[in-house]
Amino acid sequence: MRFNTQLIHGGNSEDQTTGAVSTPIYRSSTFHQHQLGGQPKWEYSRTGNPTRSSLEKLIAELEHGVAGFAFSSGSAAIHAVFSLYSQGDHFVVGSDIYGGTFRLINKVLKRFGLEFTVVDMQDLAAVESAIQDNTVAIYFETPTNPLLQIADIEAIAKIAKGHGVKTIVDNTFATPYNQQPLTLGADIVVHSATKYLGGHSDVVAGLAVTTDQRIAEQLVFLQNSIGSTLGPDDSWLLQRGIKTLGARMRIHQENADAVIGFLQDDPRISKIYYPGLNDFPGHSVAAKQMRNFGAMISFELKKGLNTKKFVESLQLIDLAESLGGIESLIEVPAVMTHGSIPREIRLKNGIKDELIRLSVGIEDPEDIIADLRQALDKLN
Ligand SMILES: Cc1ncc(COP(=O)(O)O)c(C=O)c1O
Ligand SMILES: N[C@@H](CCSC[C@H](N)C(=O)O)C(=O)O
Repeated sequence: MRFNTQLIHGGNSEDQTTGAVSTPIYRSSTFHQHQLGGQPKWEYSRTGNPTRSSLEKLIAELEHGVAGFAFSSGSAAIHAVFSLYSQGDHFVVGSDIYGGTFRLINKVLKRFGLEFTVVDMQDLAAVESAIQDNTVAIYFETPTNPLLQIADIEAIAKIAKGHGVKTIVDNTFATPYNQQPLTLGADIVVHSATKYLGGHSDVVAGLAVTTDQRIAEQLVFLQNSIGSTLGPDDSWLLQRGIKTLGARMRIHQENADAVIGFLQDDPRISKIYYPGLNDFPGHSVAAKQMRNFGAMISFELKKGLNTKKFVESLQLIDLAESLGGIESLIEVPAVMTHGSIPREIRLKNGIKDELIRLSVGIEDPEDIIADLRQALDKLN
């Protein structure tokens, strides 16, 4: 099956009992067991639920892994993956990451004895030299949130393999439509499925997929033991959202291309962060490893223009955290999504106070652009 067909027909898309073409929502916490001490396929919904299982099978297929796991949020998925490791284990981690992942690493995982070295993932020599005797994995996003930096997945996975360490990629911004890290050598992929996979800003969910059978077995155990699993209703909603991922991504892309054209031509925009731009540092790597460049754009206004007034003047585009939904969303990372990163670290990593991040939705592009233009006009 090709990718877009798989989106629709993957997982257990047809119910074997009734023939229902949409996976039923098995809203049951427990399942009848026919004999004492047998090995029932379904026993308790934290351990396994048929609706969740359909979604997990689907994401494993889409990302080309051996098994998929659904969690109650992207952060829960990331936490479960780090729970594969133990006190004293060391990670090389990308310098530009989602603020909540920074918080998880610094305020939670470090307390449990995991160790981290932060590295600019665009610098392959720096990645390799950060690997220590106790390094177990390299963790990064590409494109990154919010600077859209690009890491060369294949090259990093090769370095990692050479040192016997695992590669873990947060594929939230790209989605498997644009990029499939496991086919480039990564061992584990994580997603905030809250974003493009769900696609409608109506579900909070996380996914993890691995190519490694041993890690898969450990994740089965950890998912059940930690218990941050995705419920059947949200599993259904997410699988429903995934069915239209290809269609949505095509429109997101068309709109992003139009918005980029507008931003490039407007003298009030001083800098654009977008991997599709020829002069963007990660452009050639992105062109090599991604189908297309996606619909996340960050930018800065010309010095002296008021960022707060601009984002508050928008009428169609929502000032809101999150991304990847059908509606365009805008935010200021320093204040919103990356507010949990101390200012000096944030600035060192390149996230200026005035950086604006736009998630281009699938509205008519003329309306998105008209809204941006009228808000910019209010600044003069
Ligand atoms: C790149 C990235 N990874 C992980 C997360 C965490 O996902 P969630 O909000 O679903 O917990 C987010 C956003 O929250 C994100 O942007
Ligand atoms: N206030 C939340 C931040 C949610 S950010 C959601 C998403 N990852 C994004 O980048 O927009 C928190 O503190 O966790």
